[in-house]
Amino acid sequence: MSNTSLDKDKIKILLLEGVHQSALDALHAAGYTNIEYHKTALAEDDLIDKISEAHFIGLRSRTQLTEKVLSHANKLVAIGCFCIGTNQVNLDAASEKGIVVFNAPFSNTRSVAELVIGQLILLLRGIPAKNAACHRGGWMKSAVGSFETRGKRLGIIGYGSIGTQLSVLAESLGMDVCFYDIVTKLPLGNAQQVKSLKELLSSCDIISLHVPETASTKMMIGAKEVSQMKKGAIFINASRGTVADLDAVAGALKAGDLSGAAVDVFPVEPKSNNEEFVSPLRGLDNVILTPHIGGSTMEAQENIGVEVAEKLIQYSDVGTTIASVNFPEVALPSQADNHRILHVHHNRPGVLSKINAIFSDNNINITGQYLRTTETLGYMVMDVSSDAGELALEKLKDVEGTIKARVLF
Ligand SMILES: NC(=O)C1=CN([C@@H]2O[C@H](COP(=O)(O)OP(=O)(O)OC[C@H]3O[C@@H](n4cnc5c(N)ncnc54)[C@H](O)[C@@H]3O)[C@@H](O)[C@H]2O)C=CC1
Ligand SMILES: O=C(O)CCC(=O)C(=O)O
Repeated sequence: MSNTSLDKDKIKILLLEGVHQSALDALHAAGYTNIEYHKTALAEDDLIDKISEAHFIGLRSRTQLTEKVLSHANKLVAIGCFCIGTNQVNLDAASEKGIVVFNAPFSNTRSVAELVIGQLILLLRGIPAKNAACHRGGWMKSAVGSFETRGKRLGIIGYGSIGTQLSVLAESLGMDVCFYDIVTKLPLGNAQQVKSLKELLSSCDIISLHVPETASTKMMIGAKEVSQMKKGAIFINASRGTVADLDAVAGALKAGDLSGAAVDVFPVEPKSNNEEFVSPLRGLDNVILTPHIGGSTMEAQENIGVEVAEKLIQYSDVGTTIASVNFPEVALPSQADNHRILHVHHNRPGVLSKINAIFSDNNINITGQYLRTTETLGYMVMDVSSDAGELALEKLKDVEGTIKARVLF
């Protein structure tokens, strides 16, 4: 697909990690039938082998598209992350190869927020430990250390889509909500933004993390931050495993400094359901451990399947990059009897004039043109009325700064 787009049945789509059937249905309905489907992530060697033949790939959080893996993706034009997080994809390497990346930024937001509400209620009542005791034949009937949510202070770290949903749900339970975010945010309801992470950690009964994995969030909860939490606080992390030091959390739980925790994401997660899960939190009765299922509800997965598949279809059919994670957003309406050319380039001055000169020098009539740029990348969709696409393409590829140029139809 580096030159002229293929017939739909030749476009190879690799779907990994059991993305929902709704994605397959949407792709089939749009005429894409050449789909290889895997229920799990692939080992790196296998992934490299498969990605070298794929034009599109769909994945969730387990598949690591590193620079090395992407260096083999010579036919790939788009990546669909069937989830919110895109940290598993090296976005710079993808952009450098002219590969557009999409995700589903809101489809599982509610699922994560609901799980956290459930976890904080169970932890405030000491249910995980009482449940574990019952399973062993014990009977811990006591109100000691058991609390209602009403009036408790919830601290949300990262007040984005999930953090704000959680804030609204928690207030409806009568909780007092505060949040810490690097950006000044409009507080919903009666929530309050605090000035420092320390202020949040030292004042809250429950602390819940909802930040993305970035350089600034890596290990943002280390031993020092755990020691700043209130005695008896509850710690929840359903964001990313790289954000918190679980040895420090385990130490504080064992010492009785934290009263409970719920953790859904881990620095190293098993690649499949057959691999052993290893964590310093294993065996602690006051900890709810879940296998990265914060966003795993039937509703969320079905919606994600449709949303991301549609984005891939729109890109494949007409070159639309609306809501892409790494590309300038372009949507040019299709016109009958026209040919469409896509040009991805480094954002340098003069590229557009060089492209236009190619068309005027060759007497090719441009009937539609839309260029948008990000700081580093330019993406242009252009319609021409004559059948001179192939001729123009050869010259377009020589324009300095070109990353990818192809005739779409
Ligand atoms: N456990 C699971 O299954 C799921 C986990 N997630 C994780 O949750 C994360 C958050 O999701 P959304 O709320 O949709 O993202 P979002 O992008 O809407 O919100 C993230 C918020 O974190 C803030 N932030 C970034 N760096 C920060 C820092 N250093 N300190 C404080 N705040 C910071 C941002 O300003 C933003 O307000 C995702 O990136 C993903 O990693 C998302 C869905 C499912
Ligand atoms: O569904 C998954 O595999 C991961 C969900 C998640 O963490 C996300 O949406 O960012």
